[in-house]
Amino acid sequence: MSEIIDDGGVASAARAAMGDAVRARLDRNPMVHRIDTPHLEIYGRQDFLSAEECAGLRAIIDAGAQPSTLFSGSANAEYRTSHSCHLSPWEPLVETVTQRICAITGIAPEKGETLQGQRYTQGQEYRVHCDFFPVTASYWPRMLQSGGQRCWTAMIYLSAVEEGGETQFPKCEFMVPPVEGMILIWNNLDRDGAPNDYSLHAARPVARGTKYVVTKWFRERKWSP
Ligand SMILES: O=C(O)CCC(=O)C(=O)O
Ligand SMILES: [Fe+2]
Repeated sequence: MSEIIDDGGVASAARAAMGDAVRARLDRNPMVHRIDTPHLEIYGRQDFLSAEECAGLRAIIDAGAQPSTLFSGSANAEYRTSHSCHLSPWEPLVETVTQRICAITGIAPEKGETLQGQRYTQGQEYRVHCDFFPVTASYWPRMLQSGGQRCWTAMIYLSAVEEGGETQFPKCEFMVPPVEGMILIWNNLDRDGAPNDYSLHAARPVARGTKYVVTKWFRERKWSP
């Protein structure tokens, strides 16, 4: 019998407390900078990974890349045109990077989904979407059982891109150009723990070059796929 209330679309004291803890930790890290935007909690830290670590992850992604799929099920050719790769948590480099992401955010490792790699070649993009789960989505009941709402996203750029490939937050009217080794961390929820529409974002099409990222999504509870 499940004790979990189906509350992923509204304010929640537990999700708000998780936000408070992560914000407090990031705010006191002198290497981390908050991006100055009023409606979204988003932070960056340069040189989170070394050039060697980025190259190592790019090679792993190249070896395992498959056409990206969407949560809605289909491999939608229009919407998310990149290639993705679920990175083995047993790979030593993946394990190290995962531990470091958990350390900088202070989020319990058990809440983190497996690190996912993505590669965008020229013309590829990921159109505007939310990382939190809409509770009206057909997959929400499954997500509720597998750890609940997606709260924080941590994404690391593994390459610079000659042109394009920015991560755009259209409702906040800014975008972040890829910088190799930089981590971007944002809260997909508001201060009350409800989904925040200002967190909507897109990966702008790559105009020249190849973009590589790894993304880690954190759930509100233990992730149990
Ligand atoms: O590649 C990017 O800049 C964004 C990726 C993204 O939105 C995601 O993986 O959820
Ligand atoms: Fe996303």
